[in-house]
Amino acid sequence: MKVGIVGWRGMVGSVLMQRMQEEKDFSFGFEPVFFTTSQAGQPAPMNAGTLKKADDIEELKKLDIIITCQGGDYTKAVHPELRKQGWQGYWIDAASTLRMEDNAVIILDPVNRNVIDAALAKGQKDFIGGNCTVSLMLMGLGGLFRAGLVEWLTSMTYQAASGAGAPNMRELLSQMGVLHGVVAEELKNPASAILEIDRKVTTTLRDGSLPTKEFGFPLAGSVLPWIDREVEDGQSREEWKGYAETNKILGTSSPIPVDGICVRVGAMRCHSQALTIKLNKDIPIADIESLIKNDNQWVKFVPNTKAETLTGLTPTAVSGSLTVPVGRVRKMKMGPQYLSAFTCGDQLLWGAAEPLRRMLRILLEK
Ligand SMILES: NC(=O)C1=CN([C@@H]2O[C@H](COP(=O)(O)OP(=O)(O)OC[C@H]3O[C@@H](n4cnc5c(N)ncnc54)[C@H](OP(=O)(O)O)[C@@H]3O)[C@@H](O)[C@H]2O)C=CC1
Ligand SMILES: N[C@@H](CC(=O)OP(=O)(O)O)C(=O)O
Repeated sequence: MKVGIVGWRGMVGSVLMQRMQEEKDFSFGFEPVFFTTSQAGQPAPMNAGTLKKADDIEELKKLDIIITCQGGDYTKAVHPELRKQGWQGYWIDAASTLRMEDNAVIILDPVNRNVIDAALAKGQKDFIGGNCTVSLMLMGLGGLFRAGLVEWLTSMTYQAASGAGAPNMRELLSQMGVLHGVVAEELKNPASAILEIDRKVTTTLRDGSLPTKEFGFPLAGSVLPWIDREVEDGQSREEWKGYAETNKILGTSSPIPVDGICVRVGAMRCHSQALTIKLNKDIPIADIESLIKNDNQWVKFVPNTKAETLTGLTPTAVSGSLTVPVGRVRKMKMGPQYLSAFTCGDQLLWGAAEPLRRMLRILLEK
């Protein structure tokens, strides 16, 4: 079995490589072949010879499986050409390009292994990682969906800089640095006037002195309530994915309404979401808790206390781990069928790399 790995040195690709090494995926009896768009001929990782050109269709055609984190432009350029030339291998991809194609499956196996297995049995070959916000929401709340209890759901997100890419993470930190710099002297003096500090910070946020090449606007000291491009009905594309991808992942025959507002905040690599869920019946909170906590081995139920919430249900607590905590679970004042919840997850792990490496394992174990 030959497996081509494309995009392995990018941010998502590096997390994928790290996870594959941790889980000893490379000892699974396949030959890895590494590709690049810019460094062909240089040594490949894992002592796997040299890097091959990522647009070399003849080389790609020799592979049984291609796993790519190279991005949507690469997918658009290479995938149709490979298929046109009759390539029958499996394509595993982090980019959104193919997600909604009829013959593509959105992969999140702890939630939709049944959908994946049915697709494999039908001979489908394109397996695409889901949007990070959607995947993280379903890893946390999958138990309620699978029990058929969700009538509708709204999600208000707090999305990390990493979702926009590595340069954006750097820009966020640079912005923080500039803001600190303009008031560093005042901060040393506990007696300095807070309104003067605030005035200087606000002036700096507005006067164009922050680096904004990546985000276009200040994110440090602010929030950006629009992610990705505009689609129809006043939705952003990130918000559109909530409904489209959730229903495709679950394979619902009657779509569940999912909508909300997606917001970029100054977190590094964890997306958080505040959820309002309309249940289709009134069931006891203890049953709800048990459905959430017993859904998969990564979900962690956080009791609804201030101490446990602030200790365990934050990007600070979750970053770099596969655990998906869910907390703030309670019935809302609107009535017994209205549930609140808050969840948080590492956007580069379950939100990007982990479903891909698990799909590779499913194929290798087949
Ligand atoms: N960022 C995210 O959170 C998510 C991203 N995705 C998808 O994954 C794709 C890749 O995203 P991401 O990993 O953030 O993209 P990156 O920009 O980090 O990496 C993409 C490619 O850029 C090239 N590159 C150029 N300079 C460098 C450098 N200095 N260090 C590392 N790589 C470099 C590499 O290709 P080469 O070796 O060929 O030069 C690399 O594979 C996205 O386009 C998106 O489709 C999906 C879900 C979440
Ligand atoms: N759009 C997401 C990241 C991402 O890459 O999503 P998608 O895989 O759906 O393009 C964010 O900005 O947080």
